[in-house]
Amino acid sequence: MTEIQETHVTTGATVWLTGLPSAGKTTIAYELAGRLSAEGHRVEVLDGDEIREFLSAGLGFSRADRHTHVQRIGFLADLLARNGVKALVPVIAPYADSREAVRTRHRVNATPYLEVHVATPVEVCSVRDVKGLYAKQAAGELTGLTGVDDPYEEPVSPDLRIESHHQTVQESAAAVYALLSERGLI
Ligand SMILES: Nc1ncnc2c1ncn2[C@@H]1O[C@H](COP(=O)(O)OS(=O)(=O)O)[C@@H](OP(=O)(O)O)[C@H]1O
Ligand SMILES: Nc1ncnc2c1ncn2[C@@H]1O[C@H](COP(=O)(O)OP(=O)(O)O)[C@@H](O)[C@H]1O
Repeated sequence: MTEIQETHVTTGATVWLTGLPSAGKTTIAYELAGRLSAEGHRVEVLDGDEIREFLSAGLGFSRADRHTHVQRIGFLADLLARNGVKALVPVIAPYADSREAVRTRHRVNATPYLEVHVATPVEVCSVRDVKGLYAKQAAGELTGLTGVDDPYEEPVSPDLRIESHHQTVQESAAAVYALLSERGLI
């Protein structure tokens, strides 16, 4: 008699965390990743900074380069998510059409996709200024900073909006966790 071995296929999903520099995207992604992997889920964080070192090396912050960068990450996230990984993507993705193209890629492949807007106001982000970019822009050492002198097109209907300025990191990560749970993805 042939034995059929049961394989457990976990549900993958892409969770795209969009928002301004210093909004809290990366912090929330790693907090959530820790919780999910402790529970045995397969998780990858696709950080914009890291992707820019290799896969998007040579790309800058023009509209065209940001679009290319976001599409590459969207391709990679979809690939991972289709194979059972929770792909957490803390990437600014400032343009609505770029984000929509990523959503469409996922829809076509029937890959679960959640858009989370980390909606920290620019006034709060510029005080946090984790990487000193807001100070550099104010000092005239940098131009084209998202949300200051470069566009950020706010998501109109994200799956979740997070007000990180009114929450702890744990509360923000728990809100994304709850969304995954509501959608039957964990
Ligand atoms: N001009 C300008 N505008 C916005 N952000 C800038 C810029 N120059 C450098 N950085 C830093 O680059 C980090 C990665 O950006 P992303 O790849 O997420 O951006 S994008 O989607 O291509 O717009 C981004 O990381 P986060 O701060 O984590 O958002 C910024 O710190
Ligand atoms: N509820 C929250 N969620 C995420 N980050 C928060 C929150 N409250 C305060 N912070 C702080 O805001 C900063 C966000 O930085 P970071 O995650 O690097 O932002 P981004 O990746 O969006 O540029 C961190 O210093 C983090 O500790």
